Amino acid sequence: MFADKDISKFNNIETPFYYYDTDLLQETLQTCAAAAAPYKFHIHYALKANFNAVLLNQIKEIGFGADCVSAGEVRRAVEVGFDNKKIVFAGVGKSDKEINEALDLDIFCFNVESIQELAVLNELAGKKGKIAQVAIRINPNVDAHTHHNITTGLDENKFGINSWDLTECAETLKASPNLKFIGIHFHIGSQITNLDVYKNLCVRVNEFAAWFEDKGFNLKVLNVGGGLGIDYYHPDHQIPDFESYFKIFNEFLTVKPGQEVHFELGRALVGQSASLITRVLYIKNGKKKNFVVLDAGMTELMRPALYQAYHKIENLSKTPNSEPKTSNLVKYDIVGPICESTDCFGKEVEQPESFRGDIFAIRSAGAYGEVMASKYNLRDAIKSVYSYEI
Ligand SMILES: Cc1ncc(COP(=O)(O)O)c(C=O)c1O
Ligand SMILES: N[C@@H](CCCC[NH3+])C(=O)O
Repeated sequence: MFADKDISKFNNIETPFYYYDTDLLQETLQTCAAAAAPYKFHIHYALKANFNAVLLNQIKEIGFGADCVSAGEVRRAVEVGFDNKKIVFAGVGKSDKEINEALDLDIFCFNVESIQELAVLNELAGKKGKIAQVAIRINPNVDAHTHHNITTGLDENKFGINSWDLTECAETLKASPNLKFIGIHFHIGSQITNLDVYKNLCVRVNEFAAWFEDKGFNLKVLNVGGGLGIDYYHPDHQIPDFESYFKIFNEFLTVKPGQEVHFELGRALVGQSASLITRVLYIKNGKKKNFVVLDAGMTELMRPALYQAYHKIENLSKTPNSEPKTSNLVKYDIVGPICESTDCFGKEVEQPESFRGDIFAIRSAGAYGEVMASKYNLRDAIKSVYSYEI
């Protein structure tokens, strides 16, 4: 992404900022769409990964739908121009106000996460004289083999309806005149890199689908969620292996005629297309440690502090296109300015000797980066810069 480009273009821009490579995003979207097309799979982009309107516009144009987790995200999707009939609303804690707003917008489907939510949705839809389409999010108890904080499909997780509650769930559905049950929904976790996990998911989806069909329900939608991971260690490899991913579902999922398979991808679509660009404020050489203090911190990119997540860090002022001040390699703790000891992007990271004013890129920051920024320490809001602007 950067190796072949002149990074002097960043020199006159006030840091920190998110730099979005919209060409790379376009290539990623096209690759994904082409890989899904032979199977007629439907993709809904998970806005939670990044709700930046510029990116959303590109995603809408490619023809994907929107997977939203709040009324704010539903509103954003509508504002950007996603077809309401391609918007799904998930989430374990939808408020009445949010449900009402989504009902008014006649979205495609509510992914419902509890029996009580079914009852509330039935009541609220009834008050409006509407029939709400619903898919049931089932917790399949499948281990996603990812970081425990971003695993969502195990019995101990709060998400979805557990298998032992499905009989009651089916009875509730039959007794809910204002709901139209259209399918089943799963999402077992995020940043999944072991694709075999999805084979296990398919086995469970087939079992649950058969269970509902046995009870006389007709399933139009099998929604298998998202979770496909990206390679944080090699951000230059850039585009995830969508072909292998979709192939697994084609092979292992039982799809009946007339049924649609839906995916909710977030990170895999946008993750590699942004870097957090930041400048070195200070170098502190201690007895035990050397610190690079950047002008971006956990308030701009929270993932390392929250999950000890790895992001590749590059001193762009030392790339082949720039004048090297020195070629010495030094181990640094690369930290931000926030008053928290966890405000650290990487420990003992080997970098060329760095100086005040050097520009750093923290790579693979397009997903769960800008959207998870916080106001802590009353920092200025982070800005976005797009590749087509500079
Ligand atoms: C219900 C649901 N769908 C889709 C996603 C998108 O996940 P990812 O960004 O890992 O593809 C998430 C987040 O993990 C989610 O909770
Ligand atoms: N925020 C997480 C992913 C959570 C996905 C939402 N269910 C991350 O940064 O990796």
